[in-house]
Amino acid sequence: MELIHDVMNILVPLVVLIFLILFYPPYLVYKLLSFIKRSITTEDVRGKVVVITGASSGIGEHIAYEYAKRGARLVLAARREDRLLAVADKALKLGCLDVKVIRADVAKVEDCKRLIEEALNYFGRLDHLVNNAGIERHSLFEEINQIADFIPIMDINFWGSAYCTHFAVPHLKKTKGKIVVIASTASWSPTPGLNIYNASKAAQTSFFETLRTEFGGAIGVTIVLPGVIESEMANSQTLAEIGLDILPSESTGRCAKAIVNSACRGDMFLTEPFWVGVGYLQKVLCSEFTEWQYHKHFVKKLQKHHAGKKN
Ligand SMILES: NC(=O)c1ccc[n+]([C@@H]2O[C@H](COP(=O)([O-])OP(=O)(O)OC[C@H]3O[C@@H](n4cnc5c(N)ncnc54)[C@H](O)[C@@H]3O)[C@@H](O)[C@H]2O)c1
Repeated sequence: MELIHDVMNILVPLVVLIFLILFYPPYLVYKLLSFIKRSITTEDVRGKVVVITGASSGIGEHIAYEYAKRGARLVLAARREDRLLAVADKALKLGCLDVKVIRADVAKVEDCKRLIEEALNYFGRLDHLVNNAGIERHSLFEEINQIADFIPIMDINFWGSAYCTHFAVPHLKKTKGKIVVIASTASWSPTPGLNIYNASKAAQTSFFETLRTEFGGAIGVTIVLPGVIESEMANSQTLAEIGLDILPSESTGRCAKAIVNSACRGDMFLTEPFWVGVGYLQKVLCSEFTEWQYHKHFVKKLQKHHAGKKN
């Protein structure tokens, strides 16, 4: 039984590879034509209402500026109201038609409900929901002292986006709107130390893929899987601590521009070629090699970092 399983594990990817070589070129042509069509018919978001969670810094803040430049009306949500007001100010200068700031903690169902209600009361419609709010903590699982410290990761990253989406869906259906989800390549990269964060992003990705299937086009869903983006979450110190400073990174501004372009085009996914390669190695070609490399590069570094913190 085990032997059959092992043989199948080698045979199935081989058959898939042969299938890809034969049939992927025509599929790529179809993808290219559909990309050109979507680029020509890209959505004009002027005057449209966009709710962005986690808009007080990083990727969310720059997504707000990108929608502002296109003349959208914005609802900016996060916990730090003073920071949101500064973002709102800059957004207005960049061309945003109107902006509402709402203080909300997406880990709380009642805050997510109030966020969507207040956006609707103020603007009367909803066109895009950008689920961006997120947090990250890193520690090897064995070295987590207080598991409670890690619970908010799932509450904010996964449940926060599910709650906001739940309250927004009836209104997005009316406008044939869009949901944009800032997930992560973490959902397919088993980077040591990011255990619960990776799981929260995998949950988010799987959840929104399923919703897209359920909606069948009634609401567009763009799932964004960024690699390493320079922000408060991924500043140089944090990246060095977990060993991610060796990887290619991108600025929040360029990342946000690509995200809004992608959302307006109605893409299903947006990610980076480097990470697609890493994901393909991990999930399809040779998980043994990638997991060995991840272990070799990251685990000792994290153990050293953890020991340093204790001393
Ligand atoms: N920076 C990266 O390398 C990277 C890579 C892949 C995915 N992401 C994802 O991008 C998103 C944005 O992260 P970022 O890099 O801009 O980091 P960031 O820390 O600058 O931004 C996170 C935002 O979420 C907000 N937030 C956190 N907890 C919240 C809560 N409970 N309620 C409401 N708002 C809350 C913060 O206030 C902030 O505005 C996150 O979901 C993150 O997982 C980041």
